[in-house]
Amino acid sequence: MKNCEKYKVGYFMPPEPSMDWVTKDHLEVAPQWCSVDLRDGNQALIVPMSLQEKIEFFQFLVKLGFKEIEVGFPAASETEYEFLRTLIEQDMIPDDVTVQVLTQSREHIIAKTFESLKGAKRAIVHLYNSTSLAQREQVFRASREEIIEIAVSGAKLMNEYAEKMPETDFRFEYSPESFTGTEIDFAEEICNAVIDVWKPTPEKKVIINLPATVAMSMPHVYAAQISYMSRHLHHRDCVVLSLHPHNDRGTAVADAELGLLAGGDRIEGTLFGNGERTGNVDIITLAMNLFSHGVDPQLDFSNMPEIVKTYEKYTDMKVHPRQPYGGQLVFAAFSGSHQDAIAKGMKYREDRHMKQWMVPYLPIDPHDVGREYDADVIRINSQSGKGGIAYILEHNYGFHIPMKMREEIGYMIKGVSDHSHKELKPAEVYETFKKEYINVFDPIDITDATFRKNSTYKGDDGYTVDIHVNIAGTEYDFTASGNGRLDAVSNALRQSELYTFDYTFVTYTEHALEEESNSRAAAYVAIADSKGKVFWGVGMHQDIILASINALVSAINRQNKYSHFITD
Ligand SMILES: CC(=O)SCCNC(=O)CCNC(=O)[C@H](O)C(C)(C)COP(=O)(O)OP(=O)(O)OC[C@H]1O[C@@H](n2cnc3c(N)ncnc32)[C@H](O)[C@@H]1OP(=O)(O)O
Ligand SMILES: CC(C)C(=O)C(=O)O
Repeated sequence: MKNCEKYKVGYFMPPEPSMDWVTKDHLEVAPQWCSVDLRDGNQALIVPMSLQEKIEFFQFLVKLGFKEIEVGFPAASETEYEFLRTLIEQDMIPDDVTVQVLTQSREHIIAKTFESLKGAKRAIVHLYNSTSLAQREQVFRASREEIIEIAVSGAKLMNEYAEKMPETDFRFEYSPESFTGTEIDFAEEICNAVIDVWKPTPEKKVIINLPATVAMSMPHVYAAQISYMSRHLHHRDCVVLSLHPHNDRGTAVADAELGLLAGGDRIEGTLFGNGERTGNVDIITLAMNLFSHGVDPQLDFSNMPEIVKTYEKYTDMKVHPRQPYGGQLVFAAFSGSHQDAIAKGMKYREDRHMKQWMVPYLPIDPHDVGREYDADVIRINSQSGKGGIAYILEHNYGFHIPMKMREEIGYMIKGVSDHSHKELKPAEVYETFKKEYINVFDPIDITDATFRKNSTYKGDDGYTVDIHVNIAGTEYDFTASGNGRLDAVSNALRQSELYTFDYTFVTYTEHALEEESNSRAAAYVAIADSKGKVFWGVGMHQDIILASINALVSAINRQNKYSHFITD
């Protein structure tokens, strides 16, 4: 690409970076979560939420289990201010939830921020100022000392304002905004200067939030920066180390996960990663990643379809179909080999009553996030295979398709999808299967069959049958014997002098269908012509005997469909 030379790395690797955290293979506990949907997320919307929408979204976040929620930048607008006042005055903040507000380090903004919190039982006041080399040089045109002075003066003002409001339990947070573009020694110096002003204790910790305001590096670099800060902050036991990744490089989740391994305690993020530019870190993905490792995320994402619906309604954003855990297609398997493995994996698990989840291609059980196997997992198009199609017919309609029949059905169904260039829903799969195989009564239709047990015919299991049959519009009555019921029917049909039936039995199976079904039995018959070509038929009837006759007749009619030995 042209212009590559225009760019160079703009971040700062800590000196002698510690990478000892890479030896940890997973996170063992959930971090403290802080939703910044109503601040960082909202400030990135084309049309920010109205007061009423903010209230409803706040209640939604509470329902999901968030205990810390950044509700806005109260000094920014009337709506933000009024929103916070409404939450406080109408006592809408549950006792176990703390609201957080953001402020610049400017006195009138800090004053307005504290004013907006009057009457709150608890609150986190979040102070930020930019610290990166680029911001210092280009935006603030200030020296390191001057930038530290912005932070420290704001921190001092916060102490003063908080002292005047003893009825509120304040906690303080500081973000060296644009941390990822800040020299690590300077980040250390400015954070420690703020910590020294606030003088935290183990009982009253401060939050030091290290944002990847703009993600600039690979995730291990961010994690090395977090590790460095974690080891160099004053009073580390009195500090909650918070991470606030953005997704500019598509690595916000990786940044957060490695950052937590490297010493982070807390995550600020949003649902589905809504936020400026490419967004913030997606808390749903982070939480569900923990869940998939057997760690309780302490947030409730068990009704994902509802969460998607609510999120889309309030943000006017769309959840991408491939968005981890929440996207419409993230559990869908269209391709044959995936479907086959999933269907076998599900059966393996069911047969063994397995407690632990370990199904190929499905990192978690879709049921755990409110998704359905039938509608969401195995979906049929031209890439599908016999395993998936058999799964649909079994799980939705109760057919245990014989192994040897599956391939033929698979090609037939996917052919329909291929030619129509569309996905086939389970009902369409069933209709296609039914039309081709089940109770095919043209041109042969046996309308009556009465059996007599014929103990003299080739041993005790012989039968004689009287059948009334319609063949290509003409009615016949035939009687014949056989060593089984199907054999007797077959021999009866062969009494027709007009037509030559060229087939032998290959296989027969039957099973009861589900209780709620009107047709209680399904039977599968395969016959082969003298060239060895196999034809399957499926019979359904409340009477298992008649189901088997229907299967035989369907197989013969299908043979005729392809070789035309019966003509009108
Ligand atoms: C990465 C982030 O998301 S940080 C959060 C960003 N979010 C927002 O900005 C949304 C809400 N913000 C606003 O509504 C407005 O910016 C307000 C109300 C806070 C302030 O409004 P205004 O004063 O009119 O405008 P503005 O933000 O452009 O002010 C810029 C001035 O503040 C200074 N400034 C910017 N950030 C800070 C800070 N954190 N601390 C101290 N001063 C700051 C700038 O250097 C600039 O100074 P100058 O006037 O001397 O040049
Ligand atoms: C205010 C800070 C934390 C922020 O939103 C960012 O840096 O992205």
